[in-house]
Amino acid sequence: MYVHVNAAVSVDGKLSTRRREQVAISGPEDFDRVDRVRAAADAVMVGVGTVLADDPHLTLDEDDRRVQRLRSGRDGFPARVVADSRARTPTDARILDDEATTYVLVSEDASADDVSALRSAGAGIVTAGTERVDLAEAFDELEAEGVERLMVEGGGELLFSLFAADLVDELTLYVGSIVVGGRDAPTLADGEGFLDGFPELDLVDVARVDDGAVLSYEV
Ligand SMILES: NC(=O)c1ccc[n+]([C@@H]2O[C@H](COP(=O)([O-])OP(=O)(O)OC[C@H]3O[C@@H](n4cnc5c(N)ncnc54)[C@H](O)[C@@H]3O)[C@@H](O)[C@H]2O)c1
Ligand SMILES: Nc1nc(=O)c(N)c(NC[C@H](O)[C@H](O)[C@H](O)COP(=O)(O)O)[nH]1
Repeated sequence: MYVHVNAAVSVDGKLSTRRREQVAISGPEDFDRVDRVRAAADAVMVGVGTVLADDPHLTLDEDDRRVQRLRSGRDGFPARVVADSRARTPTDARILDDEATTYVLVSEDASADDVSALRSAGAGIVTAGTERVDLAEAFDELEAEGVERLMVEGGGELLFSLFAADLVDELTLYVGSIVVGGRDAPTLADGEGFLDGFPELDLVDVARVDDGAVLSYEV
């Protein structure tokens, strides 16, 4: 499976504020670029922290892109994926509406009642890992469901785990020209952090977009 991470950070590397409330770091041109990246993917993924903070929909804004996908024999919208070790996704979350297929990745520690509520709300459940989702194992299952190209939007806990497990192939990072600050504000890669063996990326492109820059990396 090919994994493309896309995120937007402030100049100081923050994904949002210390209250973990969504901040529009991207401008209109960058959000349109994000819509294009979504349209090229078989599925779009976030961590449950992002579901709880932002209640994202993860569909496509531009109808032409949906129509184009349908014309080429694909679903109109990419599938949606949530990494959710303990099945905390609210059953009324927007990602569980019936506009696209949704997979919730849970661990064996998730309560059977919560998992069954998610299943009743229409989610496809993938169980992988004991205490937290084993991402490599879960991705193999998604691949078996036809997800060959996965876009991941964040947040910082999930992205750190993906880098730590060496599962990222490409990163596009919009750096917006604002300072958010805050030692507790989420950054691109949170989790435990690396002490050595830092992932090294190849910078392949830099482009000025809105009031910021898009940095494109191969990993
Ligand atoms: N600016 C952006 O591009 C952008 C993108 C996405 C999210 N955000 C922001 O990020 C914040 C949320 O990020 P976050 O870091 O709190 O949460 P997150 O979205 O990274 O979700 C973390 C959760 O994912 C689950 N998970 C399952 N398996 C995991 C694994 N193997 N490793 C790590 N987590 C795993 C866990 O339950 C964990 O609590 C919000 O404030 C949101 O607005 C910003
Ligand atoms: N590219 C990008 N720029 C930003 O400035 C920002 N705040 C996000 N945040 C990503 C996060 O996952 C959001 O929740 C979804 O981008 C919302 O997606 P919807 O419009 O609901 O489909 N992403």
